[in-house]
Amino acid sequence: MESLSSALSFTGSIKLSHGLLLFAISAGANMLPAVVKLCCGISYPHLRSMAGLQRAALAAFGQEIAHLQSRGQISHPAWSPLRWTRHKESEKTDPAEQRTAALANEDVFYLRQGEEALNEALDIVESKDGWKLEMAETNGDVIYSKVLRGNRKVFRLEAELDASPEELHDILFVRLEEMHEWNPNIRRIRVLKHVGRNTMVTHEVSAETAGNLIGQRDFLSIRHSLKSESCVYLGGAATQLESLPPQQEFVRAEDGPTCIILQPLQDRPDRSHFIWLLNMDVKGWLPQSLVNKALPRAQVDFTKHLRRRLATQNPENRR
Ligand SMILES: CC(C)CCC[C@@H](C)[C@H]1CC[C@H]2[C@@H]3CC=C4C[C@@H](O)CC[C@]4(C)[C@H]3CC[C@]12C
Repeated sequence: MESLSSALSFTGSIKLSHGLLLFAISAGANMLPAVVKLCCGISYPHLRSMAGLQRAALAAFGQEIAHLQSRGQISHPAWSPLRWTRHKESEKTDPAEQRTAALANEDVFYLRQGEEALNEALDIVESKDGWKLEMAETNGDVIYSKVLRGNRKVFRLEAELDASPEELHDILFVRLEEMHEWNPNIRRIRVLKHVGRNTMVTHEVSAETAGNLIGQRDFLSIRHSLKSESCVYLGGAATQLESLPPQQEFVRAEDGPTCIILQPLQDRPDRSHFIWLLNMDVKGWLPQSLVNKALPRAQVDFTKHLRRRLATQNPENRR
């Protein structure tokens, strides 16, 4: 980590909105408390007006970064005032040091991407208007759809599952690589990169037969999980990784921004309300009507296989 005393010498200009005052401050290390206060003063009103979940997300994000910092995995993120140093990253002469700095920035990039994916997906899921009932299954599962700007149709499945949010988090996030064992629509899933405990870059390959007429796809995604009080949120979106560009053998599709919300039932905390936003660009040249039929079908299938997986885990809960 950079040492603070050498770190803090910056010249910034602050333009006061009500006047034409433009002045420069030159802050030495002894002015650190004042600088921190200044930054907090700027951000505090935003924090106050934030919704509960956003605040939890911010706190979790902060913790994640602190966790990585304490393990020496990252230096200060680009937006941190503690990073305004006299020495630019590029001026570092030691190549090993340069490499560590680049890695650190990459981790922060993925952390933020995961966060953003979840927030964007939650905004879509929680939006009030435009939802249309797409299908209602006899077991109570429902799928709503909505057309977003750009003519993208997204699907929101709601179901009740026989497992706590914690158990589902374990199956859907922690043991993601085992998904092909219980879901025949998935050929394989690999975690290519972990960033802290709650964010990862994953590569997913669907089975040849998964989308019926759609054909096999691969996905490269950022996956992020967040726990707040009793709920668990899983977010994801398409991302890039230098070491895994689109492959010849697959059409690379894009999943997200997408999310899953796992919420315990009020009277039965061992059961969960499951909300899944499917927001997928399957790519390739396919009639939109075909895609819009295959996607809700894929959601129904997924839920069916997930239920079977849960039933093998708790045979006494089978209904
Ligand atoms: C319609 C055709 C092209 C695709 C069919 C397979 C679909 C349904 C598969 C392919 C990749 C899969 C996703 C892979 C990874 C995750 C992350 C996990 O935390 C929740 C489930 C979720 C989000 C899967 C949902 C189902 C999924 C989207």
